Amino acid sequence: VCECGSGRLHQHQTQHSHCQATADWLLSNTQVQPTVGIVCGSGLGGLAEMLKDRQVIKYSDIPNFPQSTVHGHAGQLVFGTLKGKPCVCMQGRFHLYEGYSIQKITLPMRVFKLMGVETMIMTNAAGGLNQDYKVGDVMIIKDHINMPGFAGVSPLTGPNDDRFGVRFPCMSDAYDRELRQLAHDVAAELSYSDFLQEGVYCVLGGPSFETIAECRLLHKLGADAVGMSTVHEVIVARHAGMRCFALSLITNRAVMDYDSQEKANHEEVLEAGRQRAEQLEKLVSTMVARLELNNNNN
Ligand SMILES: O=P(O)(O)O[C@H]1O[C@H](CO)[C@@H](O)[C@H]1O
Ligand SMILES: Nc1nc2[nH]cnc2c(=O)[nH]1
Repeated sequence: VCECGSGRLHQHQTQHSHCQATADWLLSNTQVQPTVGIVCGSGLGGLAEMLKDRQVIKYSDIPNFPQSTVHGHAGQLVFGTLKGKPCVCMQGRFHLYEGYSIQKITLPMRVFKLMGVETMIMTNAAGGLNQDYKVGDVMIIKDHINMPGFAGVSPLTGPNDDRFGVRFPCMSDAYDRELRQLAHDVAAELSYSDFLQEGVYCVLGGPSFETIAECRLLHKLGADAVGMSTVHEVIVARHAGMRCFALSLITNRAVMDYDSQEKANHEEVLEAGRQRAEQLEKLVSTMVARLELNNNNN
């Protein structure tokens, strides 16, 4: 129950004192002080298995943390080092459609910030709207369309806490240019360029997949991929001054044609993740190995 005195559970639960309490609890329960945070998308939790000297903490044991409810999201934090860099990995993220408030699903970003994380790397599974994209392509997110934001649904709604960031944060530089260039360079070295794309990710509330008319609309609006996550995390992470880099694995092609027999489904999403997991993990871990810490991008 919230300390605001209303006797209810609500957004104040993500205020500074709660985030600080969770960060302090985590720091006292792990040997790792992470500077890099990673969020694993649907079926992409294997990234967390790459960490060395792993220490796993279940979400159910963490004060103030929500629980994972989606198949393909294990529901635990994994601490350890990746290529020598201290990391925390969310093996399981939270989505609006799970019924949590938008503030609650983004609480881990603020907790990570308070633990000392400077760089966030998010991954997700997404439907390809761009007609040049194939299943298995990996899209560097260069920008987003926050569809729930158009309707006033933002994780920053409510009183602004200046300790985290400013009232009106800029989003034109949300996806770090240097990290995107690094991804291109690493992908070229690994001979991954033929399945690497760069584009715009659009977030919707879900959990239903899009209708054909919706896919056509989103494509016309300039979106290359569509999903139900990541953007809210990026908004809160950028508000708090963390550098962000995000990748979408194109797990299915959005259905744009009334003659098509294709139907989006979560099993196909998880299967596409299995097919490309190893390369995606290699791409991210090689990038992390080359990360310059010291964030000058606040
Ligand atoms: O964005 P992630 O967590 O990868 O999950 C994606 O996959 C699920 C649909 O299959 C949705 O939750 C969508 O957002
Ligand atoms: N909204 C949405 N999310 C996805 N996640 C994986 N594929 C899709 C998709 O086609 N649409």
